[in-house]
Amino acid sequence: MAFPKKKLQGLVAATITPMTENGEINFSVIGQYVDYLVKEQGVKNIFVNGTTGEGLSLSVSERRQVAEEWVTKGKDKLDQVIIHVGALSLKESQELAQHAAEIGADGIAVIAPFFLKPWTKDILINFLKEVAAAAPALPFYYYHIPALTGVKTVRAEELLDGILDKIPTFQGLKFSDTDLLDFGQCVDQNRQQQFAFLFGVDEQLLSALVMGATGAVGSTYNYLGKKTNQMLEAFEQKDFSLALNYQFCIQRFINFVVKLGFGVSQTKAIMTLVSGIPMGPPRLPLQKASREFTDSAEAKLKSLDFLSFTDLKDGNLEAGS
Ligand SMILES: CC(=O)N[C@H](C=O)[C@@H](O)[C@H](O)[C@H](O)CO
Ligand SMILES: CC(=O)C(=O)O
Repeated sequence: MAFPKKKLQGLVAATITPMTENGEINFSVIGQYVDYLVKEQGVKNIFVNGTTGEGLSLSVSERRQVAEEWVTKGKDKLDQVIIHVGALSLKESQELAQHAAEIGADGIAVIAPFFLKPWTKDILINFLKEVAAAAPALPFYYYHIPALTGVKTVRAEELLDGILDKIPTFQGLKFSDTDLLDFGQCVDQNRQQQFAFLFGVDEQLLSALVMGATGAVGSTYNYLGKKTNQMLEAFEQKDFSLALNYQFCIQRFINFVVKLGFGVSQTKAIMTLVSGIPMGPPRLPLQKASREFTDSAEAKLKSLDFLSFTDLKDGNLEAGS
């Protein structure tokens, strides 16, 4: 297959893995979730089994089933479905990569292994290369998230240097860090390539767009996709003060929830509230968001006009209780 394939552009929602109150995966709402992203948020790309999807808390068999369900339900509706296949075990990662290819996913992404860690660029790239080779026809994305993997000694800029020699399917970077020097240099040093540079810190996306981001992957695009798309549109039109207004508006919400304690559990509660689709509780070691959190987040969403009373769907008042 010729590379690059169609370029991943715009917003990519990092999907939540819906669960039942018993802690099983709730496959039954994924079809609805796809429609919600496309119709209500204008988001047509997804990133499955990543941080937000609790991918590393799922069994390999669950990860395969979740990936398959998103690909099936997203068919003819979504532009691209990227599956995160990173794991501590190279074998598991390869199995998931191969599976992603078999089910017709549009790409795979991999984080650095985070228990026994690769300390140098060469070791990390050798690991990534072995995973990528298990799916030789699929675009490969490196998912840089040093705060969560603990692999902080390999800068993304360094990793990308000469990466096509090792990973011919390399097609982009998902950069979840606030180091805009590193991000900018990834863009600057690879201008001749057709790589996708996807930024992963939603509250700072505008700065990353200035630095050359070609798209973004994030948890908030599940429910702030429409607002963020307006920011992208303003940026595209070179109306930077309007774009900044949108970014500040998004920041006000994220800043508010960050102060209350914000993570995947809280994302599940907010998405339940905003979409009306039950996301359920997270899996241990995560703990369900508190009722107080959900009530405060709801009040904030309303005051920012991100949520009107009419948007509230039946039953979602129970979210996070
Ligand atoms: C650590 C983490 O989960 N990062 C997400 C994606 O990379 C982001 O989408 C954040 O949830 C978002 O920027 C809010 O801080
Ligand atoms: C935010 C993101 O990209 C993830 O959940 O993996």
